[in-house]
Amino acid sequence: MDILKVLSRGIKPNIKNKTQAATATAQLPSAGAVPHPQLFHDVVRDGSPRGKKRKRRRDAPDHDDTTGRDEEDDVSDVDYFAPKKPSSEAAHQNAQTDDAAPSKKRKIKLLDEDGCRQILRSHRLKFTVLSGLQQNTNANETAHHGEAAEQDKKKRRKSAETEAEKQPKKDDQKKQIHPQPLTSFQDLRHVYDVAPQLAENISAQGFRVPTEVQMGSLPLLLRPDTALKNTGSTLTGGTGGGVDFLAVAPTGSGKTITFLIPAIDGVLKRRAEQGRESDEHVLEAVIVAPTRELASQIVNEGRKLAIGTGVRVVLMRGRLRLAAEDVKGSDDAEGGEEEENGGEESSDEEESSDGEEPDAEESSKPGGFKPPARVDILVTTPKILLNFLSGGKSGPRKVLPTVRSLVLDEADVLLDPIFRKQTMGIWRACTHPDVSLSCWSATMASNIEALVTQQLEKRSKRADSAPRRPLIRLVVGLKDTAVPNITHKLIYTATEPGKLLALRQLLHPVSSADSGPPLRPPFLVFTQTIERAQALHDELKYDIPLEAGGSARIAVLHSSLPDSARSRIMARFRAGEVWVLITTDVLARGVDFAGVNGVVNYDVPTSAAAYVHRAGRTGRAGREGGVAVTFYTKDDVPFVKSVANVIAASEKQAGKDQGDQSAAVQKWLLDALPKVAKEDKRKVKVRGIESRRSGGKATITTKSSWERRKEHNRQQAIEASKRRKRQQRQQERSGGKVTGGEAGEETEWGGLDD
Ligand SMILES: Nc1ncnc2c1ncn2[C@@H]1O[C@H](COP(=O)(O)OP(=O)(O)OP(=O)(O)O)[C@@H](O)[C@H]1O
Repeated sequence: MDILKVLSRGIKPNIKNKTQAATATAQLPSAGAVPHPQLFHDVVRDGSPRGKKRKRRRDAPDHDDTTGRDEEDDVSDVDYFAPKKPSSEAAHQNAQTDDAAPSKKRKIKLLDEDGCRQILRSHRLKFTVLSGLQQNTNANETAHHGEAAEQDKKKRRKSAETEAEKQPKKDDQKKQIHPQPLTSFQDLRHVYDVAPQLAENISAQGFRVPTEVQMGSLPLLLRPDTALKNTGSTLTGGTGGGVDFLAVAPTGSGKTITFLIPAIDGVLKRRAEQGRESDEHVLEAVIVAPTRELASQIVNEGRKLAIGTGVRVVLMRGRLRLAAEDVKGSDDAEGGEEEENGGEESSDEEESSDGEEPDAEESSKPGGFKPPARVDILVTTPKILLNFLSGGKSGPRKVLPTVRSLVLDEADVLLDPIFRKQTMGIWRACTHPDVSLSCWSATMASNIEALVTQQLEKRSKRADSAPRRPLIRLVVGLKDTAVPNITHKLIYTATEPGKLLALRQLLHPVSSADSGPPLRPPFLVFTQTIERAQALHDELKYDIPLEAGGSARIAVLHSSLPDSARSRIMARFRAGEVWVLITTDVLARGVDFAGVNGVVNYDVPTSAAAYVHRAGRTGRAGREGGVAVTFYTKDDVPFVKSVANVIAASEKQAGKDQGDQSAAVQKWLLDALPKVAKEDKRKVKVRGIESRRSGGKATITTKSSWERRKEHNRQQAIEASKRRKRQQRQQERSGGKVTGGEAGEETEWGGLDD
């Protein structure tokens, strides 16, 4: 009945050093799992709707989606199961192919619209123009019909709004486009003019086949004119200047390199156009992420892609000085886009700049002058950059006029009230008239899309703004569903102690044989609050036997820890030295641990989106075998339906019926769970389950409530006795006169005067 057996399975005793720990990791089941970059590959018949989805047979070549391509570009024969390890061999091979080619650019025939449509459908990629296309039509009409048309337009707008409410689907269909998909990474160089070194760096990472989000986004972001060439779309503001972009794609589907490649490529292209040397650095892209862990990870990924290009990808730090421009005047002069709900600053996901050590180049030089840091691409959490931009206590407010591209990773949380004020502040500071925006997440509520559209409209109304770019949304798969390639489990325990017991039982190999696939380390355990994470850690840490590494095998990470401790724990977890990492939602988003076998929602996630992101820490890059276990108690029953819905949708997407015995959420359960009122949803999202906040049931323990009550009474009695003794001593010291302590206030205050 203990965690030890599972945690010591297959592990040599007395692992003392890193080398041994690394060996241990290599033996973990996750180490052998291979990525399946493409999650979807349905067969699509020409002209017919996609209809019933069928998983593509891996052994059967699928010619449907290669219409018009060279044979060597046919992705259907590519080895999808190639390991992700940096592959110098792959890079070498590509380099050889490229060198052997007589001319650097091969003549590539672009797909016609039908060909694009088929591939996009087969991979469940759906593009919708959210703004741009529609506005273009209206603008032309106004010009042609003058004042009369203006009145007509008002009428039409009104009826269009009513129409849109009635038939949202039909309207959605109208605005769909089918740009060129990226079927091979080689096309990056040959069709989309990506710099050879960048193309080589992608190849060197062992990425062989683009994931769906890469397939859909990269052409549009790199060369929108080429991507839209055969679609017949004419978009407002032209497409040469680029598009604003919203991408909603499953967790672990490779969104990070999808926004990094265009950012690096943009720097290289502009550097070449302006004839700048590679050691001349201009801040051209800002990538915002909600947590320090995610920001550091993006920097690491960016640096790998930028090797040998001279592009500097830098993490924002407390004392980093950027090449910014000072602004005179108040915020209101900036256009007053402040969000009503903005300004809530406390969040477990939030970052602080405290404790940051500056890089050598960030420190003040003797003599007081501090040159701006050499940065091309800045990766930051919102608050730390906003602190710099607001100029501190006395300095002037600053803007970043050279930034051409703003990327919001986990955009839905960055534009949520928790971070909205900070994110909007950064967006406003990117004052270049042609700055592009791209937003990325696995979940994107429609209010976030509406907010982005509205803000873009406001910006375009400013006198100095360039013609408005189109805003295009890409959705991969079903919107807002968890990874379909993992196993979901929803487990009910009536009480808190029962939950702890269930966690231990789940980890035990014998009981887990009855209840489905065992949960094997390494895994993440999510709790609702920092206190609960800490308490669970205290409860579990001595469960691991010394021979298996003892308490060092289990760690806790949350936002109250200093940055240095957080980095250390992350490094140990990545190295396989820590097997069980207890955490809060601070690690729920974006963080990529390729080998995580499981996720335990010890406390139920507070929203459907939170479930998607937490569960998505396993099964990265389409790896199979991941398990997400969610416990719920009596207190959670009123709120668990949203999570159950996501699980049901994920299972459906994976082809599992709700009537299946093996389904985590069966129909009867879905019907039985109470519907959550909108207001309750909002409350739970912000505050979590009330009874789990500090005090009361915040304590995690296996003791029964009777035992806990007895313990509590005993503690109270001890406290009371100590208090009495203290008072007695004080009385003795002052010769019977009460002067201070608990009673002091009474004598000095003297009661009410009125
Ligand atoms: N084309 C590819 N082939 C194989 N693996 C890939 C490919 N592209 C990215 N990966 C790998 O997939 C993993 C997940 O990528 P990434 O962290 O970018 O996912 P994500 O979509 O940002 O997820 P999340 O929504 O959780 O933030 C990473 O380990 C990355 O190296």
